[in-house]
Amino acid sequence: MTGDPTTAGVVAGVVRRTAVDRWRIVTLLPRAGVPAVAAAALVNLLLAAAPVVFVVATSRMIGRLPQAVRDGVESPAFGHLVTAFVVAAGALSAQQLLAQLQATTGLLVQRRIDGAVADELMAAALGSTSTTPLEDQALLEQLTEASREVEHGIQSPGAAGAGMLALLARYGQLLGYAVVVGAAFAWAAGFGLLVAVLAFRHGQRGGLRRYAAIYGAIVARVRRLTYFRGVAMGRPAAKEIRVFGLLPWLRGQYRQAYLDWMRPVWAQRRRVYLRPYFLYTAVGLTVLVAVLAALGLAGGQGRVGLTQLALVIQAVLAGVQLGEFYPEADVQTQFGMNAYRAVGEFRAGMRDRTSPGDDAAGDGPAGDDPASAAAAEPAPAADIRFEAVSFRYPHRATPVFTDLDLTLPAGACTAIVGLNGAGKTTLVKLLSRLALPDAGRITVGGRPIDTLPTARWRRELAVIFQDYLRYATSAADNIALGAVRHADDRDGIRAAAEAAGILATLDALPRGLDTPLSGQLRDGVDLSGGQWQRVAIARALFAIRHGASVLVLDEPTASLDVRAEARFFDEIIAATTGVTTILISHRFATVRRADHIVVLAEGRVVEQGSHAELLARGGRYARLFTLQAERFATPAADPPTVDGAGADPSADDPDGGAVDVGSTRSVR
Ligand SMILES: Nc1ncnc2c1ncn2[C@@H]1O[C@H](COP(=O)(O)OP(=O)(O)OP(=O)(O)O)[C@@H](O)[C@H]1O
Repeated sequence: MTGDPTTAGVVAGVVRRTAVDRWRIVTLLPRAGVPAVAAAALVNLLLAAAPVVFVVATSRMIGRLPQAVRDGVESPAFGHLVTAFVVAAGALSAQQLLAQLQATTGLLVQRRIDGAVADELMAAALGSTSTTPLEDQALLEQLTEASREVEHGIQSPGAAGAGMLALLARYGQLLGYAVVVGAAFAWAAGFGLLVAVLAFRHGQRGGLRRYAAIYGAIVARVRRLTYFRGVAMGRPAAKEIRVFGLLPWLRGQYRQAYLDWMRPVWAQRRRVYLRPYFLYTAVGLTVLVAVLAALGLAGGQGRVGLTQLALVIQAVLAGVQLGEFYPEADVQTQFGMNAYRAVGEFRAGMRDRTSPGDDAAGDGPAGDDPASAAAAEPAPAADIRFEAVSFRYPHRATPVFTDLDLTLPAGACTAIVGLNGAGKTTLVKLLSRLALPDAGRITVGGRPIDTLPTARWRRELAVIFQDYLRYATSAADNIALGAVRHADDRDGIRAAAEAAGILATLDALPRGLDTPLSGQLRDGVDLSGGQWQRVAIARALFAIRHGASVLVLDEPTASLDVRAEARFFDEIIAATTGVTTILISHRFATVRRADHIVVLAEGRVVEQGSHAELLARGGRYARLFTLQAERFATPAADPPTVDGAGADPSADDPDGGAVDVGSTRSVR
């Protein structure tokens, strides 16, 4: 059982917490470079001294004034008065100049720190080989918190660093005033001033600290808010919002998200800000009144002269103003520090969730040096095997795969078929090491892929996911990103575009292949869904041209027109002879021409074989095929037969004759 903490214990706790927080920011400063930090620190120290010098000089002016007036302009007293005036004016001007320098050097420090932290964050986010850690909610929240502040640079770790240096000016001034009061009047009074101002400050800063703690606890709600704002104002949803009349709904959702976010803060505002503020203000005021009363008493008894009186009153009044909120430092140090803490937690979280075999650098145990890479070279066109592979997504109760055994024959085209959610895309993630098996292994030519350097293995893969990226850059870049190290292979880019059937379209754009593919960019144009799909396919073909030996296409014909779908095999797959190809599709006109077809269900392979074999078996594949074929068949058409003749899923295809039903012909 713990008793009430003693006052000393509470103070020690507060001091410790503050010191830890401040230290964390101090450790960030070297990232801005020693000269920049030293310059900023010097500017802030001078800024601390200038107002104190001003107070001392003006007090001397006041003290010398009566005698200077008495002795006249030629007197030494008048000379002292002028000297004090010049010093005061100099200090005032220096203060103005230093304030500008403080902002400039602070910005330099801030930008450099934020740049370094952004690098750190990006390295952590992209550092894991698999993407599964990023599917963890808690980790995503930390990433949101950290990246938001680093991106916007207002309450960023860099701003915290600059704010910390700015505190040198503020607390330097306070110390200066306390010393002035101590030296000119009484050390107890100087100490009293220090304590009173620090009590005010603690009230202010403590409130902000508590506010930040509440804010941190509800950061997930900010994501929801940002999401609705993005949907309402972004381009992708603009069509649906208008067509479905979603504006009132969106406004309601946004308002609700805003209230959900702010209500806990409002509810705590009084407790967080007001009460402690009054308490510390009362303490501060008591001490101040005591100091001023003692000064008045001493003045009344003639124990202090005019200069001293002016000095102490000015120092106390200027010192008291330092008990305020510091706009150049407080929010920055508090929230910037929280953002940096989130960066640290995110990095640690990524480390924890990265399994030992998950070589973060992407180069695996063997590294990326030519010798070890050569030793690790997978046999070209080797069979790929999934051996008793089990996998479950984090926070999902049921596994996607349990003891999955599957062979993807070398140099052949294997189609993967299954209902929605059967695990087709997950299979590709496992193959690409974006997700790591919980049990079992995946081998290429008998060698487990996790013993190969990941980056090396991925160079063997040309994968176009269902949700492939549409890069807002030139058409040529969109293709070249399949093998970025060969981005200058202009002929290769054109050949890939040609094979994907998109070259003529791209050549016809205002700047040909150099046209930016985005309606949001100057001189840019957007493409249709099917044209984008062909560009993505061209990207995969470009990767194949530059050495990838495994082609993976997830729903490559989903956006293609009937004619293009029918020609898909002849035009695209034919261009990849000898490449191990994995084709995921719900469209049987595409699937049935594959050399080998695998049906996934309940986390395993339930059927496999050629189109004709599977139809002959009359199982799940045959039922799915028939179901789709019936939708295309005219009433007069025959139902599909065992040998595949009869109803054809692409029977209404103007080029339907190009599809040889039931054929397991080689496309190469
Ligand atoms: N990131 C994820 N986190 C948690 N569960 C996921 C994630 N991605 C997929 N799943 C789940 O894993 C299962 C397999 O999904 P997957 O996307 O591999 O299916 P699919 O066969 O490709 O489906 P579709 O035909 O609809 O594209 C589904 O139950 C899905 O809900």
